[in-house]
Amino acid sequence: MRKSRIIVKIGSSSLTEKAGHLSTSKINYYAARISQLTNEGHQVILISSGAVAAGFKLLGYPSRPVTISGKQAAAATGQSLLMQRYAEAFHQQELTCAQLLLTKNDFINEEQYSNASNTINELLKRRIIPIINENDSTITDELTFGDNDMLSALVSGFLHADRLIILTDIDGIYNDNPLKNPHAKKYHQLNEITEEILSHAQGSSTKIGTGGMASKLRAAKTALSLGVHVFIGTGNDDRLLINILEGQGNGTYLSPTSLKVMRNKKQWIAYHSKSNGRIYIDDGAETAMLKRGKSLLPIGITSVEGDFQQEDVIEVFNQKGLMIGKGKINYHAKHLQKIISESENKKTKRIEAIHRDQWIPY
Ligand SMILES: Nc1ncnc2c1ncn2[C@@H]1O[C@H](COP(=O)(O)OP(=O)(O)O)[C@@H](O)[C@H]1O
Ligand SMILES: N[C@@H](CCC(=O)OP(=O)(O)O)C(=O)O
Repeated sequence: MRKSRIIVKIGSSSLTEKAGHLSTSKINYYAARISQLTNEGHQVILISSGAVAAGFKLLGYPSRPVTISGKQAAAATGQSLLMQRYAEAFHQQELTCAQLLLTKNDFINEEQYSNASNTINELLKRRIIPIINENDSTITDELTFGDNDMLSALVSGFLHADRLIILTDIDGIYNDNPLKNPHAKKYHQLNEITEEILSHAQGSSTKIGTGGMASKLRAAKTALSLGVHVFIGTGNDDRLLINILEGQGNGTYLSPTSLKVMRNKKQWIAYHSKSNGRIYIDDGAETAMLKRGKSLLPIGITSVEGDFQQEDVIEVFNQKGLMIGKGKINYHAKHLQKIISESENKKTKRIEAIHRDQWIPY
């Protein structure tokens, strides 16, 4: 079997007992499955939920808390316990694991984003299993991933993973929630996630999971757009992950239409950066950028909006008012205005406002 880089995401529903408490035997089970892949030479990164599940009982809550402060306190208590369980489980397999707690802010800041990917690559080089969770205890409502599905897709993108395996309590994607509709049909293989499929995916049916199939499908769509193969499903036998890699998994396989890898710098612009301004371009510049892969020259810019700085990411609009992409601008707003007003002159004609390597069409 070809050696590959695999992201395994395990949801709370797969790590807990019926009452919602963390299950040590399930942690041991998954650690052993991951070790099998590592021993075969694959690189595995684990995205694990379960902090709230591990912590709420210790805080005296009878069941999983629903308030933000309750969940954040439970996660603060549970995360260290969760890691302790994983460390013991991997130790039994003669492996070491490491913890990374990420937030959306780590993705928005380009340097932190790049550091996260460098750290994980270094761990993998040393045969350590990186275990990632969202840093639940400090995040705000606007900046939370909420569940780990999208986080796992974004990590699979910046690590250029071959495959993302999302393990959950259901054996795949259905055309309706099978827990509510017994006639729902399962998709075994999908090459695209259409609006229709998305409209049939609902939230979680349990009080343990967050987001349900709807959030898994949004995450899968992102991973597919980054050229990553995705599997969503379940299982409890000894060959769980090996079966999934061999195409025998109990779930739905999703294949990307293109395996083209997007460089991390471009991924950052496309998926994480915040825009600080807008520019409008004429039809000629639009054709040059979208059809001929050219950089943007100031002569094609018709107007500038916002007080952006050099190297900020800005949105690019066409004459119809449609956003056609995002890119890093080479000049601050006032300087760019000046260059545009002089763009008929020979010196400024060739200056690039956005380089094609710093540009992402939408
Ligand atoms: N169309 C669908 N196909 C499959 N499952 C669905 C669908 N719509 C909603 N679900 C629900 O999504 C749940 C899995 O998501 P979730 O509870 O968030 O799990 P996890 O904790 O693993 O992230 C399933 O138990 C199922 O009830
Ligand atoms: N970060 C949270 C995960 C939230 C959650 O329940 O996510 P999931 O089970 O993946 O839908 C935790 O560790 O409890």
